[in-house]
Amino acid sequence: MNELGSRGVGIRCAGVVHLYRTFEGHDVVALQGVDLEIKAGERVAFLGPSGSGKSTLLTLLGGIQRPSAGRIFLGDDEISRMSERRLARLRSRRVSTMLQGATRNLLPHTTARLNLKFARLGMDAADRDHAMPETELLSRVGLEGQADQKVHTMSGGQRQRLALACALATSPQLLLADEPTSQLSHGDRDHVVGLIHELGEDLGTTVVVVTHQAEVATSFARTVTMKGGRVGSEGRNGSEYAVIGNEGVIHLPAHMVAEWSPGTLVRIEQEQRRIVVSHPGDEQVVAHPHPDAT
Ligand SMILES: Nc1ncnc2c1ncn2[C@@H]1O[C@H](COP(=O)(O)OP(=O)(O)OP(=O)(O)O)[C@@H](O)[C@H]1O
Repeated sequence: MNELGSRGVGIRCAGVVHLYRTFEGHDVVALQGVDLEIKAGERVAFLGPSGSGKSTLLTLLGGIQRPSAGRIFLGDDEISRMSERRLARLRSRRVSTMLQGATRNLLPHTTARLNLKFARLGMDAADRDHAMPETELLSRVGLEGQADQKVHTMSGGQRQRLALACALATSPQLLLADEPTSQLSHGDRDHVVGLIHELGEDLGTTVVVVTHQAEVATSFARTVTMKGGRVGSEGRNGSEYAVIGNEGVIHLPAHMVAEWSPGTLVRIEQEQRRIVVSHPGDEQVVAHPHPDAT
């Protein structure tokens, strides 16, 4: 636990599947077997093309929806099997989700300070006493002068910084943010991303951010790229790695898929701590060192 009394929580997804039933009665498969582990206190960016399942996975981690199949654990608690009552407690105390668009997370016709008070309504009095004071929280996000300003009169960057303060007001174990910088200027984007890292580090919170922006993704030491409802690849400190899934399936990186059409024969060999994928036709050899290899 860190000095402010908060502690991140580890996440484990095993075979997570999610279907949506459309009005016409068809099933849309949004997630088709997500296996993923995130360590307590880790900060991760989810990337991937539109429709690959990023937002769906975020809502499942936040206990907003329950998966159709598979298991999701936050620490030792299996949230995929929690009662609605326990999920509601989880959402008001342990996990904060910033939905896409700052105003969806705020009460626009009230002040910044009242928004913070509202965010803390679900907390026990004892927890509230231990949480960061409102004035300090506002100052940490650069809004010390806006405490009594109404949200609808604030700029986009100010609103998003307030939304972040509200999300962290409960000292959550897990912060989930869907495209938190998508409608901001470059300056505001960098400010918000910097605050997510700084406050996440100070509070010890586990952080998952969905983003389409390369500038945001590169600020995260770990990226998870979704592809067709699964984890397609992972990035560690700027290097991209394929992920071996259940039953040994490997999704090849996009640039190789583009070069090698379906049906191409490849040879896969293990060479010390490297997996070598070679194409016998043109002697092309691509090697991926194991992320943990020194
Ligand atoms: N409420 C819904 N009803 C039906 N289908 C849905 C619903 N929400 C999402 N989907 C479908 O589920 C799939 C995954 O959607 P999701 O929004 O999770 O992807 P995403 O990677 O976050 O996309 P984007 O980057 O565009 O936000 C898509 O095919 C989408 O059309």
